[in-house]
Amino acid sequence: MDRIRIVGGNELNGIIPISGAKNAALPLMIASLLTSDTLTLENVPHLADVELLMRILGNHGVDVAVNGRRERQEDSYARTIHFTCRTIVDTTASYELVSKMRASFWVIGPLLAREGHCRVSLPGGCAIGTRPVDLFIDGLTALGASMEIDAGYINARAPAGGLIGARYTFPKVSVGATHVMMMAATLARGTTVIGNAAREPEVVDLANCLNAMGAKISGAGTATITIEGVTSLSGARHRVLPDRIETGTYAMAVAMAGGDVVLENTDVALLETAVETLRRAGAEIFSTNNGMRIRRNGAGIKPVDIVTDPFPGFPTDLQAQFMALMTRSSGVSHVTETIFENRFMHVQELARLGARISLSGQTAKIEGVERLRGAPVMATDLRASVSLVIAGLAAEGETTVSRVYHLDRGFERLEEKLTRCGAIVERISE
Ligand SMILES: CC(=O)N[C@H]1[C@@H](OP(=O)(O)OP(=O)(O)OC[C@H]2O[C@@H](n3ccc(=O)[nH]c3=O)[C@H](O)[C@@H]2O)O[C@H](CO)[C@@H](O)[C@@H]1O
Ligand SMILES: C=C(OP(=O)(O)O)C(=O)O
Repeated sequence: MDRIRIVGGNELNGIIPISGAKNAALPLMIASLLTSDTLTLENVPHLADVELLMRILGNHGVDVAVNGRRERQEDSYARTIHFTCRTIVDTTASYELVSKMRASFWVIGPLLAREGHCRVSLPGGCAIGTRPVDLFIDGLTALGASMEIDAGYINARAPAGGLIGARYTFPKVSVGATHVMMMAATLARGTTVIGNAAREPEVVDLANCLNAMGAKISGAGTATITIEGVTSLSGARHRVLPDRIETGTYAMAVAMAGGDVVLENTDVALLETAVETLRRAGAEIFSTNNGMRIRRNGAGIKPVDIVTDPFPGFPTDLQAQFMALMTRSSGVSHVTETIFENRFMHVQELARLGARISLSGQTAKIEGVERLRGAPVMATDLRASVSLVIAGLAAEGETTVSRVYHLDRGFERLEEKLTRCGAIVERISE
């Protein structure tokens, strides 16, 4: 199993190209199930989750063709991929596959809308919380579907003439359930109005792509999304938006290690709350033509309290990274996680490096320390794993992060991107 070895102490200086967003690419790929034409996605990141979803979609009948040509070879492996689902050959999404990646459960929306029925395994357990699917069930039920749980699977069936547009307000904000409702409603009869919808940029990206495919969606990016159903969707060409979580992660790495880095192919507007928080912590951040520049020279890291929240709040997917940064702050900070009930697995690993963190319910209290010392640590989930890399960059000596497969789900060529900016980070394959 691969490990990442980091020798801390170097500043980061240079340019880091930001990849396409994993959390946009996944629902966009799933949208290809809604049409028999080709959906072409540009700027698709090369990640374990993307590769797995390609296999899963292949089982449903999606033909996947990857362009051999790389865009801007030196900087990015962004790929252009064509997805064509002439016919859906299997409406079952098996436990073996869905349990490996939660987002693959989202095929339930397009399969139900296009075929009128499907059988989809309940998603697997995940280290960050229980992550139920009640909102998906209630939302699709509101569109007229019957949803039955049977032997670990959901059997979903649309009414005879297909799904029917409806008004439905989510009792809680869910990114995944918003994606699924939006996709399902594109092919429903009549108009659907989703209340308390997720406002994440990835929801807007999916809506833009669906509209390019002929859907009639308005309001994405606000809490109320309106979808007028159409009888069919066509193909389209769409560029996956930049990964705001990867952007924020490298910004935090620079804030932690010091230095001056330009993050290319991204947009400050995608992560304003996180940028504002980093500024309060002492980082200087400027918007550039095609991304942002971040630097921290000399001055220390100031303690800042954060509370995670749905967009536009501070993203839960940057919580672990921010906590890593706060371990070196000049005072006491608090990190409150409101989205997932078990997203503090990195705390005990950060403690191995000398961090002083205590937990009380959903709040972590971090007492900044003068120095961290390298140690062997274990990645427990995707964002927790990169928080350990960030801590390792500022720790004295050597840190090795095991279970790197978590990291490979969501960070494209992390070692290379950091090494090119002066860090000592290498993958050890055994
Ligand atoms: C692939 C992808 O895009 N993943 C992101 C997506 O996950 P995901 O879409 O799974 O997260 P949700 O927004 O659905 O989850 C938010 C909260 O709602 C709860 N919930 C969700 C559905 C449901 O039916 N019932 C229910 O109670 C969840 O347990 C969680 O407490 O948004 C999360 C919140 O920004 C991010 O951390 C994930 O990186
Ligand atoms: C939690 C995440 O992903 P997923 O929803 O696929 O588990 C994440 O991207 O941080």
